[in-house]
Amino acid sequence: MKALHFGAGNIGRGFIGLLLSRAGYEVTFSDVNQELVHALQERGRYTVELANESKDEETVSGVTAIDGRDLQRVAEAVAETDLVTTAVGVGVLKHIAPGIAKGLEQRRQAGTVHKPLHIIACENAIGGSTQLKEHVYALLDEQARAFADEYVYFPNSAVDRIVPIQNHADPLHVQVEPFYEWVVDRSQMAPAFKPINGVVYVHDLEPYIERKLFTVNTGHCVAAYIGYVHGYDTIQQAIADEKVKSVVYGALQETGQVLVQRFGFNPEEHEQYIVKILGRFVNPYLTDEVTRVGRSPLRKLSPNDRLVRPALLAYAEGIPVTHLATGMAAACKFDVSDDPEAVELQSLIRERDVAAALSHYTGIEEGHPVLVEAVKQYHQM
Ligand SMILES: NC(=O)c1ccc[n+]([C@@H]2O[C@H](COP(=O)([O-])OP(=O)(O)OC[C@H]3O[C@@H](n4cnc5c(N)ncnc54)[C@H](O)[C@@H]3O)[C@@H](O)[C@H]2O)c1
Ligand SMILES: O=P(O)(O)OC[C@@H](O)[C@@H](O)[C@H](O)[C@H](O)CO
Repeated sequence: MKALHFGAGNIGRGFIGLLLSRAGYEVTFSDVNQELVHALQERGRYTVELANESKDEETVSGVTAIDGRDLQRVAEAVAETDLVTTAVGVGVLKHIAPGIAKGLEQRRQAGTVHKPLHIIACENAIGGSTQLKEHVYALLDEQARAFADEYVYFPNSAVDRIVPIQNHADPLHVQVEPFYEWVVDRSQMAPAFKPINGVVYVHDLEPYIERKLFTVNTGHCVAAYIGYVHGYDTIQQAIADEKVKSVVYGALQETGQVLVQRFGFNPEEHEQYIVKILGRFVNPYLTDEVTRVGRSPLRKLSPNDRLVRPALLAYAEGIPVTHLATGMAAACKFDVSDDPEAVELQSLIRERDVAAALSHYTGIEEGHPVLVEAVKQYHQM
């Protein structure tokens, strides 16, 4: 069985590639980073280290890579594979769609007995695979769409493993936290699909993706933005400060009430889930920079993402949202010059003002109480 994975970055090598390889797939990475591509081609293996006391290490072998800029080569790989996965960033999905679309056309034209193909986006987003499907379908003609309707599946998924920016002499070596969870929507897959070891299959992904995004990622980004405001470099340093931790915990109480109401989670079990997540953030064997965790603030402030969606859901239910609003305010202080989205946000705040900028990116009207609260918090920071 062959798997083509887009994105040989941190989660690609440290999680998806590792699990697929363990499950017996021959993994080919597609990436635009030539250093990674050449190293994978030359060595065909890399090491994954767990962030624990014994620094347990596992070698992933039998892997290779292709140049993601080579459209023809990418299309060939899509045509030949049994499974496609991605971990490129949700904003990059549109850039990998042309190679996938061309590869699906090649599969159709091959005319032999067609095998189902599953394409799973492993990104931090609601409906990541559905978003990728839309980008791909926009590039297909009617015949190719009919083919894809019959033979190509885009199940949504939720992935959870903290993998920080890597700083090793070996560009392929990757350090990861021990915990992982990969949940895939079984109802969007071919009935005969052979399960991948280590993946959890569910028939309704919504509670899983929302619980993950609105707990792990909401807590993480609040820690990053408030931590940044307090001058900390890493999540570990930020959470060690009780002032930061209490805002993070408060935000998770707000999203927690939303999640418990929406999905009927047991409140005590959800509280345990929150405590476990906070424990993962302070793993002493990891160094996770606030600039990584807060990266792409416009994506994180977008209407369907980890701050705005739970805040509006909470507000609609009469749940207080002070801490989530504080997170949004702190996102507006995230002034990181090598993050293009932070630069854009800061420039709109300067050009107009924070209320106008927040309203523009969150989609929340300026007079809305959630936005008013965020702006008030911003001015108090
Ligand atoms: N790192 C984590 O802790 C973590 C955990 C869960 C989910 N995620 C999600 O996984 C995705 C990737 O995150 P990451 O931390 O691994 O980022 P990363 O930057 O380490 O990896 C992304 C990789 O995609 C590659 N890429 C960019 N454009 C490409 C293209 N057109 N074709 C092929 N490859 C391309 C980049 O060169 C890079 O190697 C994001 O959506 C992120 O939200 C990350
Ligand atoms: O990858 P992002 O930018 O969506 O979010 C940053 C981190 O919160 C994220 O990468 C987490 O480490 C990860 O989602 C844990 O599963």
